[in-house]
Amino acid sequence: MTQVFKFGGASVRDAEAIRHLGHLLARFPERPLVVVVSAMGKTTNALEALLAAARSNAPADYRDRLEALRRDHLATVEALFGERAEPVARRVEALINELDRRHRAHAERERPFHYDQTVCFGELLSTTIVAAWLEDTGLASEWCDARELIVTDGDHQAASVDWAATAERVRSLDLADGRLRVTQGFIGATPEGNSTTLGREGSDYSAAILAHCLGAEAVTIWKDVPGLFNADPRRVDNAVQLETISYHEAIALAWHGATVIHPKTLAPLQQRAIPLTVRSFQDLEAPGSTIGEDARHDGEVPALMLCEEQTLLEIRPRDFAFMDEACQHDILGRLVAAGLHAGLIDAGATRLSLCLDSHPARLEPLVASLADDYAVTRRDGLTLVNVRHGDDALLRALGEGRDCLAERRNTDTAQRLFPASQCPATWHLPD
Ligand SMILES: Nc1ncnc2c1ncn2[C@@H]1O[C@H](COP(=O)(O)OP(=O)(O)O)[C@@H](O)[C@H]1O
Ligand SMILES: N[C@@H](CC(=O)OP(=O)(O)O)C(=O)O
Repeated sequence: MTQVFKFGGASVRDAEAIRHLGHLLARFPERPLVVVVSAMGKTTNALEALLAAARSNAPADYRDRLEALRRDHLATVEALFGERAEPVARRVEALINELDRRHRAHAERERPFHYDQTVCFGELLSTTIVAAWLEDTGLASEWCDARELIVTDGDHQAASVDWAATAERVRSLDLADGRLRVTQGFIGATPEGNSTTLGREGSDYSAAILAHCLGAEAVTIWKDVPGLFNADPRRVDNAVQLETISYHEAIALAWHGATVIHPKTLAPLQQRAIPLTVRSFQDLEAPGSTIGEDARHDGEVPALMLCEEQTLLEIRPRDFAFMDEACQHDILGRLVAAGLHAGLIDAGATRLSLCLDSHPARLEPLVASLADDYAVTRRDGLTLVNVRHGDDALLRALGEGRDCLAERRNTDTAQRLFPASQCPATWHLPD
């Protein structure tokens, strides 16, 4: 039965990483296998900066950034293929030239559309190089354009999948020839053929979409950590790996800020009972963490999720009216229209508090719109701490010596908002 593997930017960041990817895949001879790949390293950020240069009318900056993208990708091709580089280098050159052409063609369009026509090239470039490298190493591979598989609406930068149309396209893939398929994460296209993106870090979700439509046996997401932990192991010095957890628990962890998995990834897998394993691409012997139907180990240890660079908005009706449902509906409607997610929402009699990512391009218009009709106070530079399955003692210990600016708690999740200046660089989960 079909397997889907997903490799993120870190696992294809340079020639050495791509070579390692080839060795890894050579250990998995079973077919069918669909391999979903993100853009190399931080290419998506570089493409966002390219777009910003173009849209702020900085042609020299734009040109420098385009040439840096060309140089970096060609250097990878050169390092991988050496004397055999020419045909792949030509394809990379063609993609960079196409990126330049497309960008110019769409420069007058609204930003989200322009964004998607530009930023999709990160994944097109990485998969072109990876597919060619795998073929070169003797692994029969075929490059597939995800824009011909994943059909979405035209909500650019946050496109929604048309599941029926996508399933039909994916079903038409003939995977029986024993060739591995390499395709892009993060991107899709409208029925008219315009490129779309699924939201930043959306390649995990792409793997889940394809697995769902293929009725795959399993999905493996290869990461730079051994698995899913009860806290980010880079930020919490005593984080422990969760070997088995349920879809439901993993969805909650991802929703509350476990950035190791894109939050949308799990629902399409849960619907088809397809297990997801998070494994280390560095340590191939490590068993990883499996997310599936087995809920026996959920909540055995408390989990801590940190959301940084947060802003707290406290919104009050100017006439001291109640923060009733109509008011909340109005405010949350504006939040949705701004494309923002509130990690914490708390209503009082005459106040609604929202804790949001401090994403200036989206936050500023929202604050301006709210300030037209409400009294708004704002505080930046905050850290939201989300705890699952924590008891009173743990919550008290986590809050010690810090001002709690907002909080919420239900049966399994507690949230506390602290000034980032009072938070440590490395956290420790109290015993
Ligand atoms: N609960 C968690 N368990 C494991 N890793 C986590 C967790 N929360 C955050 N992370 C972070 O997620 C990172 C891997 O995700 P990401 O960088 O998005 O991978 P990729 O770009 O390869 O998809 C790890 O390096 C780790 O710092
Ligand atoms: N390249 C896209 C999509 C993605 O998911 O990347 P990664 O798998 O490296 O997080 C991004 O950076 O947003």
